[in-house]
Amino acid sequence: MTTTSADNGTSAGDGSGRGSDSGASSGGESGAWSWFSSPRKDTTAAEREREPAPVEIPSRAVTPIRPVGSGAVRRATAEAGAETGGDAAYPAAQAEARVRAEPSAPTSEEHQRATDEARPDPAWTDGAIPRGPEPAAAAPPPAPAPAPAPAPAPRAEVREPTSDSGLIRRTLEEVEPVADSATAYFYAMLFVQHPHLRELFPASMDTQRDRIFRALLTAARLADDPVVLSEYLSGLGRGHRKYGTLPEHYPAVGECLIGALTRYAETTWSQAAEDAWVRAYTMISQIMIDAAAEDEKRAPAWWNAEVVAHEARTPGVAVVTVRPDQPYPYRAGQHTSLETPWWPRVWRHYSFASAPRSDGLLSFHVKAVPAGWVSSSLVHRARPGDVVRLGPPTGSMTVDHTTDSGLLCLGGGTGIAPIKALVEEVAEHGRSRPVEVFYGARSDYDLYDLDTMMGLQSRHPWLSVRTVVSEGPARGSAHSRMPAGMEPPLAGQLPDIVRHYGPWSAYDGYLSGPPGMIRSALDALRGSGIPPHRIRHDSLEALVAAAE
Ligand SMILES: NC(=O)C1=CN([C@@H]2O[C@H](COP(=O)(O)OP(=O)(O)OC[C@H]3O[C@@H](n4cnc5c(N)ncnc54)[C@H](O)[C@@H]3O)[C@@H](O)[C@H]2O)C=CC1
Repeated sequence: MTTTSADNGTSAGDGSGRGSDSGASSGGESGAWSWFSSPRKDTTAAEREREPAPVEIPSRAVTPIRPVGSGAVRRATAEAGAETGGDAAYPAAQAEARVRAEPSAPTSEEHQRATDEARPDPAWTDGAIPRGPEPAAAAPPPAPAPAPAPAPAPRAEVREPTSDSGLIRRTLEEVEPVADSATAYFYAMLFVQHPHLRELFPASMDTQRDRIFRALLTAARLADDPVVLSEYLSGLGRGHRKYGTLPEHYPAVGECLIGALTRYAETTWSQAAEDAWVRAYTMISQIMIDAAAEDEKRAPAWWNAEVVAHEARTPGVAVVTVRPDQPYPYRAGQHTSLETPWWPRVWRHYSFASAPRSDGLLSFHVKAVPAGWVSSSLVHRARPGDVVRLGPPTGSMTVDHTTDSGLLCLGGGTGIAPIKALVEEVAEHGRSRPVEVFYGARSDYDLYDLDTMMGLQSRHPWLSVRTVVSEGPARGSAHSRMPAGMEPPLAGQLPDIVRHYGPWSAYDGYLSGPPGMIRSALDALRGSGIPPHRIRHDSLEALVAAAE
């Protein structure tokens, strides 16, 4: 999830993360895979030059997917359906509505009914996707109105891209405006056709729903950078271990994904697009499966960790300290995903609030946000003795010890947690480099970690900590945290204040806090002389998701 600003917030990391050209049809044989590259042999030299360099992917057999959306499969199934006299209309919209209404796994009776309903429609033999009302005979019990499929747009006379990456991007562009409906359709198909997979997902799919599309967009955006894409997918594969994802789950997901794309990328879908997606998905699966298998050799899928301390710093912010049941190696500046016993299969990201400690304890700063189930539970419900689960550490907002540059660190609100960890790591490393911390909050009462930061400043002459409040000081009031005699906080938004203290060209930037702060601080730091590749922060996409 962590990135430098150079890659626009789409990073290698957990959700962070994540054969040959004919791998899809060959079942994932080993060879040099090209990222989204076309298998066609008739590309021109210029086209070949534009293709991304092939990446060596370790070989491991992957079951090829059988795309239910493919014309060929639809035809074959329809013919079989006609032979057996099956009604076979696919009421995806109703299935989707039922999944929305009943988030838990269907009973076996429901499964049977849903599977019956999910048979492809013989009408698809002509390639047309049914849009009108479903036949009454196939209709399930009344359900909320389904999301309508997009009205068929007139087919534009645009030349079809020849590369796989071009075909894939074109599909995603068409689907993006209707991504909600497409992903709802995707999950409906997945749970109706493979009900056993339902238990891998949280009971409420609200925040889960758009993740797959976001991951696809990220992969498509990174398609021209094979190394970063490979890191991203490997991280995704490792991160999926904690969900219980197995290699045999991938073909089911691929089939339903292509089924959803077939329906919602109606204008741009073609045999070539489908072939490109099958190749890309097979390759994505291969990398994720291989990364998970590699990871299995050296790390558990998750760590159990017992809460050993819970300290309320404000009514909405707590410092939670846990003891993992096995050694948990990580670096200051990284983050992990955490699942509480109260919201099974709902994982949220938290940064480590200290550098690795000799006693093996980990701490997190957690702010309860409205509708933030995990955060609210951790702040208001968790107590010593409770056991949470941790995913693997991830992120690259770590200190670069190969340079003597100073560190300019901005921590907004609970974003101060990883900044404190970075300061501790610099201190432990023993080589003094100037570290300038700007710690921002709404009022000085919200500077809940002020004592710790001031303690660090008093011990380390190379460290300077300035406080900034954006909504006015509480100094002098009963809520003030500022000790008598201490400089009052600077007033304003964190990035504006930092800009004012520049130039910062001799520093590397480390940004942690709300997504809006990071965006605006990126501008401020670039304007103050720090090139983008020397500014580190966690993925904006992941931070936006975490704030939801
Ligand atoms: N690794 C990371 O980047 C981490 C990020 N976070 C995120 O930090 C956030 C903390 O939330 P709160 O404590 O409520 O912080 P907050 O909303 O109170 O903001 C703290 C300070 O950041 C600055 N800020 C906020 N929005 C800004 C904007 N749009 N433009 C310029 N400056 C802005 C202001 O100076 C403000 O006082 C959460 O969204 C959390 O997910 C938390 C921990 C680690």
